[in-house]
Amino acid sequence: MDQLTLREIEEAARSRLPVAVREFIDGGSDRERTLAGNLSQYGRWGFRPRVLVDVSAPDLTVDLLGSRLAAPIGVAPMAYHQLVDPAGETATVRAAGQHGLLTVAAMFAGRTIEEIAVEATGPLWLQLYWLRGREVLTGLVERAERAGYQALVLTVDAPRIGRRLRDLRNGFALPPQVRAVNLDPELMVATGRSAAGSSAIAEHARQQFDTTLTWTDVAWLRERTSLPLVLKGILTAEDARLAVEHGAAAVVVSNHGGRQLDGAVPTLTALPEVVAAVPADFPVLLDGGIRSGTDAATALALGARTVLVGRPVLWGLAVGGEAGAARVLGLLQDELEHTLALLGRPRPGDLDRSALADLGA
Ligand SMILES: Cc1cc2nc3c(=O)[nH]c(=O)nc-3n(C[C@H](O)[C@H](O)[C@H](O)COP(=O)(O)O)c2cc1C
Ligand SMILES: CC(C)CC(=O)C(=O)O
Repeated sequence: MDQLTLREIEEAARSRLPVAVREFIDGGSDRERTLAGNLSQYGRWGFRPRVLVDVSAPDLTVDLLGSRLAAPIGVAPMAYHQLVDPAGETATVRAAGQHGLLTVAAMFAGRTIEEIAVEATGPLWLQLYWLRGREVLTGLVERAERAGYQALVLTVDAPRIGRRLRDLRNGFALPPQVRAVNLDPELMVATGRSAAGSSAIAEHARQQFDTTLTWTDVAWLRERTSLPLVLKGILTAEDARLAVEHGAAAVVVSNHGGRQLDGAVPTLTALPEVVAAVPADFPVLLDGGIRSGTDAATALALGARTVLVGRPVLWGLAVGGEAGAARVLGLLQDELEHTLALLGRPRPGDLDRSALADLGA
C-alpha cells in the first residue's frame, strides 16, 4: 500500500465498495450537519509549538482502565465489518493488535465475541446496545467476561436509529453473508429484509432496541458485571456528571459519527465541557472526525485521554484487509508521534490547552 494519508485510503476504498455499502459507512443522518461539523471543528485550532525540548524519544503509551495502550488511539465500535472484508472483525482486531492499540468490538459483529478475543493481542472492549429483554444483555456480558474482554461500552445515543437518508434511498439491508452472529438469529431477521424507501437497520432497531432505558438501568447493569462500564454517546456536562454518579468508569464523547441526532454539537466542541464536569482522573474518550495525527493531538490537548477512529478503519479494511486496517492505524500512530515531537510535547500527558491557539470559528 502506497497511500500516505487516510484521505488517500478513503479514495482507494471508494471504488472498491458497492454504492449502498459505501453510503451506509460514510453517511450521516438528515442534512449531515453533525457529520460535517465533526470534521471541520479541528480546523478551529492551531498549534502553539514549544522549542528546544528533548524530543529524542517520544513515548505515546497511555494507561486506560487497567490496560496499557501503545498510543492513545483505538478502533471505535462499528457493526458488520464483513460488509467490506470477509474476515471482518478478526482482521480488524489483529490490525489493532499489531500496533498495541485498543479495539472496541461491536455487539453487531459478524464474528463471535470469542473468535475476536482469541485474535486480540491489544486491549479489547465490547460495545453493547440494550435490546428488549435483559437476558440478551446479561448473556453477552457473561460471555464477554469469560472471553477476557476488559471493559463494556454501552452506547446510549441510539434509542432509535437516525434518519440516514442515503440508507433510506438505497433500501439498505444486510447481504445474506453478513449477520450479527452473537445474537439469536430470530432477533436479527429484520436486518436482512430490504424494502424500497426503508432501512433494514433502522427497522430492526425499531423492533428490538429498548427505548425505555434510563440511568436506573445503567446502575442495574453496573451491578451485574465486574467489568468497568463505559458510556458512549455523552455530549453534555450534565450527562457526564450523571455518568460519574451512576458508576461509569469512563465516557466516550461521541455523536455516533453524525449518524444519530443531526445538528448535535461536533464532538470536539462538546469535549471541554465534559472534561470540566468530571473528576481529573476520570477518563474521557472522544470519537468523530479523527482523520490524522494532528486531529488526535488536538483532541488530546482538549482533554481526551484516548481517541477512537471509526470509518477510516473500514476504509483500510476495504482496501487491504488486515494489512489495510493496520496501515490506517499505523499512519495515525506515526502522525501523532510526529506531531507531538514537533509540538515539543513528547508524551500525551504533556498536552494541554496551552498547546492550542483558538483560531475562531
Ligand atoms: C459503519 C458504522 C457502523 C457503526 N456501528 C456502530 C455500532 O454498532 N455501535 C456503536 O456504538 N457505534 C457505531 N458506530 C459509530 C462509531 O462507533 C463512532 O462513533 C463513529 O464512527 C466515529 O466517527 P468517525 O467515523 O468519524 O471516526 C458506527 C459507525 C459506522 C461508520
Ligand atoms: C447496525 C447499526 C445500529 C449500527 C450503528 O450503530 C450504526 O450504523 O451507526
